[in-house]
Amino acid sequence: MSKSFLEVDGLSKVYPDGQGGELTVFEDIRFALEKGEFVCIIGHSGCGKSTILNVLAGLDEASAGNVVMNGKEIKGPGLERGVVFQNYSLLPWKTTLNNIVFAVRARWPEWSKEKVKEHSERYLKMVGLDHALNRKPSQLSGGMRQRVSIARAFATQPELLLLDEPFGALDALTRGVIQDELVKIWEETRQTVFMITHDVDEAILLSDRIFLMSNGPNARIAESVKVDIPHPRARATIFQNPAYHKTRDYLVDFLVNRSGSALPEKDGTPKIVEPAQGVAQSGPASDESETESETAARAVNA
Ligand SMILES: Nc1ncnc2c1ncn2[C@@H]1O[C@H](COP(=O)(O)OP(=O)(O)OP(=O)(O)O)[C@@H](O)[C@H]1O
Repeated sequence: MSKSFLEVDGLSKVYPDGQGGELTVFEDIRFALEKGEFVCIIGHSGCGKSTILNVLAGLDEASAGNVVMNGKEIKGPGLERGVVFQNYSLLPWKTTLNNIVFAVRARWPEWSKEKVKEHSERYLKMVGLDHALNRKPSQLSGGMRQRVSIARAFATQPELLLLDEPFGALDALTRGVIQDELVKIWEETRQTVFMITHDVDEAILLSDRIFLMSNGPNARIAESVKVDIPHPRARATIFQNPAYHKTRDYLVDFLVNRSGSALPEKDGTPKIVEPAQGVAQSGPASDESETESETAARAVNA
C-alpha cells in the first residue's frame, strides 16, 4: 500500500479531569494528508483542534497514537514544519524584512546575504507588504503583522504548514483581504497546509478538503468533505459557483445538527463526503440556495 505524505494513526488525548478521573478530549484520530493539499479542520470549541495541530507541530504529545511524516515519526518540533498562531509571534526589535530574513537564514545558512534578502522580499511582496520593509512590528496594524507571520512561514518553505486560526483576531474586512493573499501565496507555492478555522466560508475558499470534528469529549474526525471548486479561487466570485452553496449548506448542517452524534467509518478513518457531486461548476447560484445558506449561517453565528 502506498504511504501518504503525512499519516496520523489513532491519536488520542487524555487529561486529568480535576476530580481524580480522566477526560478523553479526542480519540482514535486517523487521517492522511497528501503533498500539496490544503486541508482545513472545523469543529466546535474544545473538541481538540489546537491540540491535534500542536501534536503535528511537535509542541504537544498525544496520549496514544502517532504521526508519521515522510516515513519518519514526529517526536518534537522541526524546521520542516512551520506554525502560524492567532497571535503573531514576531520579534519586536527587528524590522518586517529582518523578521523574515532571520527565519530564512536559519533555514538556509549556506545562502548569500543577497539571496536571503531577495527571497525574503519576494514573500513580503506576495502579501502586499513591500512598502513596509523597514517598519518594526509596533508600527504595523494587527492585520499587517499577521501578513508578516504568514509570509515568514511560507518563505521558509516547510514541508508542512500548520495554521491555527491565523485570522481569528482580525476584523472581518482585514480578514477578507488576508484570505485573498493567502490564496495567492498558496497558488504560487502549493505547499501542504493544515489549518484550523471556525469560518466555513474561509474553509471553502482555501481548502481541497475539510475535516469535520464531532464534539468532545471523545471527539473524532468524523468526515472529510471534498471541496469540488476549481483553483484559482477568489473571495469575490467563489459564491457564484453552485458547488460553493452545496458545500456550505452541508458544513453548516453538520455543525448545527450533526456534530454531537457524527461518527467516522468503522476503521476510524473519516467518512468521505462530496456534497457538490453532480453540481455544475459554473454559472450563478440560484437566489433560493443563497437564502438557505444565509439562514444556516445565522444559525451557526447565533
Ligand atoms: N492542560 C490541560 N488540562 C486539562 N484540559 C485541557 C488542558 N489543555 C487543554 N485542555 C482541554 O482540552 C480540550 C481541547 O482543547 P483545544 O484547545 O485543543 O480545543 P480546540 O478545539 O482547539 O478549541 P477552540 O476552538 O476553542 O480553540 C479543551 O476542552 C480544553 O479544556
